[in-house]
Amino acid sequence: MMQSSGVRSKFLILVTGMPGAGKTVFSRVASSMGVPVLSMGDVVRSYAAERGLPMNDASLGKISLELREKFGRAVIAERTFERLASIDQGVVVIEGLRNLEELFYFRERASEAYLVAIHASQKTRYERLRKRGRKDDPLKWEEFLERDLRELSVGLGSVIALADIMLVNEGKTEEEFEEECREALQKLLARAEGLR
Ligand SMILES: Nc1ncnc2c1ncn2[C@@H]1O[C@H](COP(=O)(O)OP(=O)(O)OP(=O)(O)O)[C@@H](O)[C@H]1O
Repeated sequence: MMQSSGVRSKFLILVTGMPGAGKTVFSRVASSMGVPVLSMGDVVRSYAAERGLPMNDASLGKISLELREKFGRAVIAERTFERLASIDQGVVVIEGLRNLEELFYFRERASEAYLVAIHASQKTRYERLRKRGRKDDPLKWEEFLERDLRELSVGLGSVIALADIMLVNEGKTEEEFEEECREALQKLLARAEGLR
């Protein structure tokens, strides 16, 4: 695997998609292939934890909005980027981009950046999140719609529109989707290898 200590020489695989689309599945596959993963959601979660703030969906959403208003729209990308310094590998997955400023932030600082968008229909995503039942997952359809609209209003749709690679996670089992993630990652790793 490509090794590199400088944060500016990283080959970044950026992952975006609406809530419940399958970003975590993609990240899990990347981890299993030895590719380190940084989650932008974790940056928000650890910010909330440090301040003893509640970790539910509404609270985390509010915290991200406040952080962006206070420190600029790329703030979560900046804080994620700081964490890159502790990673030796040259190829890193960064999961959870939400707006164009974050995309441009990473693109300007990486030697190479590929944006992967994961798509699934609204109904499918809702059913999956209900089954997942994470602490910050919406249980009611109205809550889910509200979260979708909030994500779109901060600019998520624009990031998805600029994806280099689109993976559709619909009408297939999780195992089938995992296989597609693996294939996409293998191609990206081969590209990174070729650039060395
Ligand atoms: N093809 C699939 N078939 C069945 N279940 C799936 C499939 N893909 C993902 N899931 C399940 O759907 C749920 C949502 O997927 P995942 O956690 O990857 O979404 P996400 O994009 O990371 O969501 P969020 O932005 O809310 O973190 C998970 O419980 C996952 O196991």
